[in-house]
Formats: sequence, C-alpha cells, structure tokens
Amino acid sequence: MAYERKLAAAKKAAFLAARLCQTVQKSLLSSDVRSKSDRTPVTIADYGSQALVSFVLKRELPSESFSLVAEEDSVDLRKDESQEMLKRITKLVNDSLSSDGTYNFSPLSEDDVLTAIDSGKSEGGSHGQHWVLDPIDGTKGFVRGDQYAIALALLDEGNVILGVLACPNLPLPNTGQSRQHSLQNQVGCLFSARVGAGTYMEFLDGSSPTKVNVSTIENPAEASFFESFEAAHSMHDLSGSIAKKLGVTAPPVRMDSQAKYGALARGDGAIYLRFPHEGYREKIWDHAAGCIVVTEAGGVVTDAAGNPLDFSNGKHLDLEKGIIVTSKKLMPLLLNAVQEALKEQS
Ligand SMILES: Nc1ncnc2c1ncn2[C@@H]1O[C@H](COP(=O)(O)O)[C@@H](O)[C@H]1OP(=O)(O)O
Ligand SMILES: [Mg+2]
Ligand SMILES: [Mg+2]
Ligand SMILES: [Mg+2]
Repeated sequence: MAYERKLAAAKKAAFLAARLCQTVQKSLLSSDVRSKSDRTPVTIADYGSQALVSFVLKRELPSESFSLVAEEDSVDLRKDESQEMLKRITKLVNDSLSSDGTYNFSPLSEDDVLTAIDSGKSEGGSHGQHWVLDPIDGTKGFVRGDQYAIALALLDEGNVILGVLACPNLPLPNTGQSRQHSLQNQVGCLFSARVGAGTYMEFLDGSSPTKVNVSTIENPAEASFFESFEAAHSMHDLSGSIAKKLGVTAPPVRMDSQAKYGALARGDGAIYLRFPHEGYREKIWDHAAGCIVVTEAGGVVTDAAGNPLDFSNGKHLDLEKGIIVTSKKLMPLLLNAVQEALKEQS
C-alpha cells in the first residue's frame, strides 16, 4: 500500500535513534553538550541520532532517490577541538547499529558519520519527496532530563504525507493496555501517522500500535493546554490571556518539544499554543511530524490567522504570529480568542 514501506523505514529509524538518545541521556556529560552559533545547545545525541536516521533510511529504502532536510550539520564537528566528540558519536552510532543486529555492515568511520550527518543538507521545497528530520527536538529538555522527541516526516510536493514522533520520556497513558502490562510507571511512546490512515501510538518497549484520537471535549473551559517549557520559546503571558478568554481554569501544561503534539493527539490535553518572540522563524522540522500526528488524529494545526501550515517553502515556515492546535470542534472558539488577545496586545 502507498507509503507503507516508507512509514516502516521511518519507524525503524526513529526507534533506533530513540534508543541511542536514551543511552546518552542516562549518562550525559557536560563535555557532550556544545553551543551552536545561534547559541542553542547541541549534544552528541543530536548528531548521533541524525547520522543513524540517515543511515537507516538509506539502508531500508535503497532504490529510492534520497533527499533529507535535517537540523544539524557537521561544520562544528570538523574542528580540531571536536575530534574527541566525533569519536564518541561514531562509537554511539556503531554500537546502536550492532545492538539492533539486523544490519550487515562494516563499522562506520568518523568520515562516514560526518557524511551521514551532511546528507541532511537538502533545502526541501514544493517538488518531489523530502524527508524532514529533527534528530532531537527539544534539546534543552533533553539536557535537563525532561521531554524531547525524535521527529521524522516525509514531504511529497510540499505536503506532509507521513510522520513519526518518538517521545522517549512521555509517560504511557493510563489505559487498559498499560494497566494490563503493569506499565503505569513506564515511559516512552512512538506516534506514527500516514495521510488518510489515522494516527497510531505504540510503546517504545514494545506493544501493538493502537489508534489514537484528539480530545472530544466540547466546552473549552474544561480544556487543559500545552505550551513550551521554555519562556524564551513562546510567550506565556499571551497564552495565559487566551486561556482566560476561553474560561480555562487548569494551569498550563509546560512541556518541551513536539511531545506536545503527541500528547494532544491522544487526548491528554485539548489545546497547544505556541507564540515565539518577535523575530524567530519556525523551521519545518519542528512541526512536520507533529502536524500530521495531530491532523490524522482528528485535530487541526494552523497559524494564528487560521491558515494551515505551509511546508512547501524550504526550511522555514512563514507564519502569521504563531501556531495553534486543537480539535476541529474547538478551533473556531480558539481562533476567536487568539485574535482578540492579539488585538489587545498590539
Ligand atoms: N528562540 C526560540 N524560540 C522558539 N523556538 C526555539 C527557539 N530556539 C530554539 N527553538 C526550537 O523550538 C523547539 C522547542 O521548543 P519547545 O520545546 O519550547 O516546544 C525546538 O525545535 C528548538 O530547537 P531544538 O530542536 O534545537 O531543540
Ligand atoms: Mg537545536
Ligand atoms: Mg526542534
Ligand atoms: Mg533539534
């Protein structure tokens, strides 16, 4: 069936990358974290995850032309002072591939790892197919020991046609399946979605995928809403005033990364509000996988003017003000509240 093989490849890549990230997060050293030129953090796990996903996609889909738009590049890793870090990354990638056991491969050299990272240099756009990868979304959360996600999606002619979100620290939902497996205290979920085929969630430790849907609540006052953990990433005061207009009484659920899209897709909360500060330009890898995971679960993702997100313009998303996410039922009310609050702010 259309895209099924590609979705299976994407899931395998995200599972392996999630395992690599879990290993690193358990014993993260300060020398494993660097600051990029835009002053955001990057770690050995961001680089390792990107190299691993690129390797797995190429191995699983060998006969296809390959285009990947990904967050990281190898420029800093090629510097003299990064050679120890590059060795650690190469070992991580080789260890992940051999522990999986399904690939017959000769260990990757440091050059192979740099090349794999740099295969993510495509610019995307409105023609052909492009994989879109955030190897660790929410690096600040990852470093803090909190939420993060491995986010992988596929664009076809500028539209997101499949997406996978691995969320290694997202708690399992309190449902029959997790109770039955005595898994209530365990964490780690993977969401996957294919256009027209719904959104499924499985546990990273193994379970069969179950279909998920967004919240069915009809009264916005009963909603709880997600926003960034980091106040530098989204204006908390603005989302507070929108929530107030909707009569929301529950405190905001602050969480790093696209794990928010996954949690909303399974109905944990009903609204996600994201209003970056003036001057910040959103990137496609920060929303492509989350967007299809939510829309295939019955939700809607738009900018603050109600326009759908446009993934066809290269690496950046050009947006009106911010991103809002909720169910089809609540979107008209949310959009009104957002526009009122924005008017009052200006
Ligand atoms: N100044 C910023 N404003 C908004 N988002 C940012 C900013 N700096 C980095 N990000 C990106 O926002 C996303 C996380 O936002 P949040 O966790 O608040 O939802 C990440 O993709 C992060 O990149 P990264 O992938 O490097 O972690
Ligand atoms: Mg980053
Ligand atoms: Mg990101
Ligand atoms: Mg990232």
